Amino acid sequence: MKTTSSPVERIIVALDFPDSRGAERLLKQLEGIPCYMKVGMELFYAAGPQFVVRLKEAGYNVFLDLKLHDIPNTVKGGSASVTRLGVDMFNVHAAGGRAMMEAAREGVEQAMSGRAGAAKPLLIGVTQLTSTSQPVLNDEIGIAGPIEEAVLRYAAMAKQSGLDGVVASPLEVTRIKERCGDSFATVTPGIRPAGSAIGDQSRVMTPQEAFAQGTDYIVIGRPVTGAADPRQALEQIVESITV
Ligand SMILES: O=c1ccn([C@@H]2O[C@H](COP(=O)(O)O)[C@@H](O)[C@H]2O)c(=O)[nH]1
Repeated sequence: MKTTSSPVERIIVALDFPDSRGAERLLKQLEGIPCYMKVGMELFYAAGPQFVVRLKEAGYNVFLDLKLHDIPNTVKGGSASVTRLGVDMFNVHAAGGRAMMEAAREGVEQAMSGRAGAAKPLLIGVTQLTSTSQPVLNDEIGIAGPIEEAVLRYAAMAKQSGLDGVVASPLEVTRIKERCGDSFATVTPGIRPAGSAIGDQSRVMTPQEAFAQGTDYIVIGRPVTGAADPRQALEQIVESITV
């Protein structure tokens, strides 16, 4: 992906809070840092689309991480609504299949036809969640073979369906770029600075390693939001990156 953004603009901070007050507190602590902001289901279900609008009005790039996954017609409508909100990036589950992802694309195009001059959001497919380990994939979910192969299959399907990129772990970035091309965006959670708790993530890398693999965006939540000094934690991550 040809990105002219500086490293800090390629860091997506996950605003995983139960209400807008927690998110507002973090925004204040990170004031002036031009990172991307991610709104996921926890904050969206509590604070609603207004919070997305609030972030856009404050000048942030916004990734709306709702992982749409439903029948094609419903995902088309959902994608159109999300596009009209003015987000910069949103996602659907690649496991929903080609028809569903193509419908998401149609929803974006439909909404864009009424938004002259607006930038089109990046439409991203979720491959295998970064919390999924090899044994869980094989023994619980019931998908055979190496996790990387499953991720690559989803990525190829997302590309064929007209999506702009995928969510995957940084461990799979090189192979995704080989298979889908450099302009196919990779958005990688599962980011853990050295020494920080892994928690429920399985497939992890440090911020520096993830960018060295060629990822376009890293997503980071608790190592920043749960730090005693979130601003210092984020600044240390930015300093650690030599892209
Ligand atoms: O495969 C995925 C897809 C999305 N996420 C989201 O990213 C952040 C990660 O937060 P951390 O606190 O840094 O673990 C979170 O909002 C997830 O919903 C993901 O982790 N993996």
